[in-house]
Amino acid sequence: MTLLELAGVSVRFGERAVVDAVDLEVAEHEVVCVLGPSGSGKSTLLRVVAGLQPVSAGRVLLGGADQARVPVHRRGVGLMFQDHQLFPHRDVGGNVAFGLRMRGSAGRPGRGSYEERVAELLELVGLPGAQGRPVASLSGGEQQRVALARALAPSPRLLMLDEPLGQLDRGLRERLVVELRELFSRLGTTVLAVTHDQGEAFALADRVVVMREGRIAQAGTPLEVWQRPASEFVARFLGFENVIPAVVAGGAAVTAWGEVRVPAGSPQGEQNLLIRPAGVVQAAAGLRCEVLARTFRGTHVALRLRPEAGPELEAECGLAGAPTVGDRVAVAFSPAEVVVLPAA
Ligand SMILES: Nc1ncnc2c1ncn2[C@@H]1O[C@H](COP(=O)(O)OP(=O)(O)OP(=O)(O)O)[C@@H](O)[C@H]1O
Repeated sequence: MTLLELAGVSVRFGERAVVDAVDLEVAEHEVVCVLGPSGSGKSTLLRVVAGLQPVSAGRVLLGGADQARVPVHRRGVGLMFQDHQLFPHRDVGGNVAFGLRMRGSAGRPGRGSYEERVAELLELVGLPGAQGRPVASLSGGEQQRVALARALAPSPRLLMLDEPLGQLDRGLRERLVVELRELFSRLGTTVLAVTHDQGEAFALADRVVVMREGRIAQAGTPLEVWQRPASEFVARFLGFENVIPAVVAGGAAVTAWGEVRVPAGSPQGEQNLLIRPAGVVQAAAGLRCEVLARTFRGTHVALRLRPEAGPELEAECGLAGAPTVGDRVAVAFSPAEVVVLPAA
């Protein structure tokens, strides 16, 4: 069932549409991550759903009900921002209990059940027994967990996260993202998150929505978006650099890198071609390249190649037999890793 529906939502500041006719649905229990470069309108979209930002056009529906006249505190949505905004003068328990009080007057529990619920929430986020700790004594990751417990406290029907792990170092982010995913699936939480970090979005989301200048550039499962970026913009945003103009005819494309076989059914004519790095493979014969750089990535080696013709190429290969900087190699392209991107 659809929990959240945005229909033709626009937000204009002066002449400029920062959110431009966005349609988006989030199903109950679904985790959706909005992804996009800085300034693409992600936070504004969240603020619209929360009721913190009026729309210039369009409708926001929660559980089928138009939210136009529903104030922030009656929408039943939880918000967690990147600078987690904990109250420094309250202890951990006080911060989480604040989230409970935010539930509004209806069904307000007595003091005893507050304490029980706070304990339960801290257990949930992996900080059991931390009620009495001063906020200032917590690490960044711990503060993030407290902010999450506070946001979850009123059992919001929709939890919204704005760059939830933005401030933390990479290792901690990767761990927390796995924990969040497990927690949300266990609780059945419906989540709308925004991030500019594609790794985070792909790890967390059932569905990702890529934004560009206030519009949705692509929406789909992480796998769909990864395998079939809908445009050069999305491909480059995902970090793919082997994008080149091409003329596609039948099962092959003519490019500056030579002729490249493309998957059956690819669009024909003048297009852009994406070749994922895994599809640039060493071969006995093919495009001759010099190895410019070689980076060890744990599971594989990333190579930057200068071909005899065309722009530089990114390639990936196994650890065994990886060439070194200055080596000359020949590469061929595997069609399974080639995507014809619709020309802009
Ligand atoms: N109240 C405002 N008045 C005028 N312009 C605004 C206002 N709020 C946001 N903007 C502009 O709208 C654009 C989108 O902002 P928004 O914060 O939604 O982007 P974002 O994708 O979340 O970016 P970031 O990843 O940097 O947070 C930006 O160019 C911003 O400067």
